[in-house]
Amino acid sequence: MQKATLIIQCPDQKGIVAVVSDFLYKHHGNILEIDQHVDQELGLFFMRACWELDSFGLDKSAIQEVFEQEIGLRFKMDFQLYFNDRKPRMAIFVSKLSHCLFDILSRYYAGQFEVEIPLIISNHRDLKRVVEAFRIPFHYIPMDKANKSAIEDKQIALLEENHVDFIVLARYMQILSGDFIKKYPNRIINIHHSFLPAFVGAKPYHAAYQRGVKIIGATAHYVTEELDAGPIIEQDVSRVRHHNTVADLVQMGQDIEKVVLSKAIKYHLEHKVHAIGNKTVIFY
Ligand SMILES: Nc1nc2c(c(=O)[nH]1)N[C@@H](CN(C=O)c1ccc(C(=O)N[C@@H](CCC(=O)O)C(=O)O)cc1)CN2
Repeated sequence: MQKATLIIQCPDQKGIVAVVSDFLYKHHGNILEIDQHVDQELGLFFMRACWELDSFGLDKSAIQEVFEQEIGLRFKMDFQLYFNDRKPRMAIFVSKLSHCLFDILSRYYAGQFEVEIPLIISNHRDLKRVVEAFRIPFHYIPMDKANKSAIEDKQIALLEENHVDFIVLARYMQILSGDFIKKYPNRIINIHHSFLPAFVGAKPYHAAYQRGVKIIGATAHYVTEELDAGPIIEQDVSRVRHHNTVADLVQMGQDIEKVVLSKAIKYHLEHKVHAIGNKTVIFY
């Protein structure tokens, strides 16, 4: 079934839900999903609407302009339209750890993600065979801190050549520059192995063990220049017992990371995540 998804952000006022649903009804659209949220502090309105295209009265190519003229301009809307006949293109960055990569690839192989994976980039060779077993191009680009911008230029060139829409850092252990991130704003998803904002940075499980925590967790967030400080998309936790070792925490944590990251990817793929400043609205 051909579907369209409309994402709206605009100043809040009465009547928006009515005019949008009337627009879809007037043009014979059958609404499949619709959700909205008002951020009262910011006075902002958010909506996600998904409808069947098959019997819709407007041609796909005309919807943007007609909606803009009939509603968008009047309500000062920022809006985006997406159609499910084009799968988003996701690049994955990895280093040495394989658990998140395996989880993503197994879900991809099982058809859980409506996505294309044109390439996987790594600063280590360790996961080359895993990636190539899934018949996905693997690009080994070792990090050279003295030439970080040149390395990132190579990565960006590959991403642009492959028309990548968004990037997943699946335990990629290199800090991205602000210039890199500016090219993919709120389109780089990282899995951090702690329940942020606790234990940012490297080795959070070791820090958690030393702190004697009773809960550990994982956080999927959009990447910003400040490390592990971007808009949170999904989190989960697990209880820690007094007899758990660091190795136990790492194993328990990795199981949480996989589920949290896969949920974040799915929400992003379905256009359910809306970043507002450093927070998110998620239309589950
Ligand atoms: N600009 C950003 N880049 C990255 C983020 C981010 O939030 N903003 N998240 C990290 C992932 N990460 C924790 O989740 C993380 C990765 C790497 C490091 C780190 O200290 N790396 C060292 C090198 C380590 C190595 O070579 O093994 C470094 O870059 O100097 C901390 C946290 C991904 N990137």
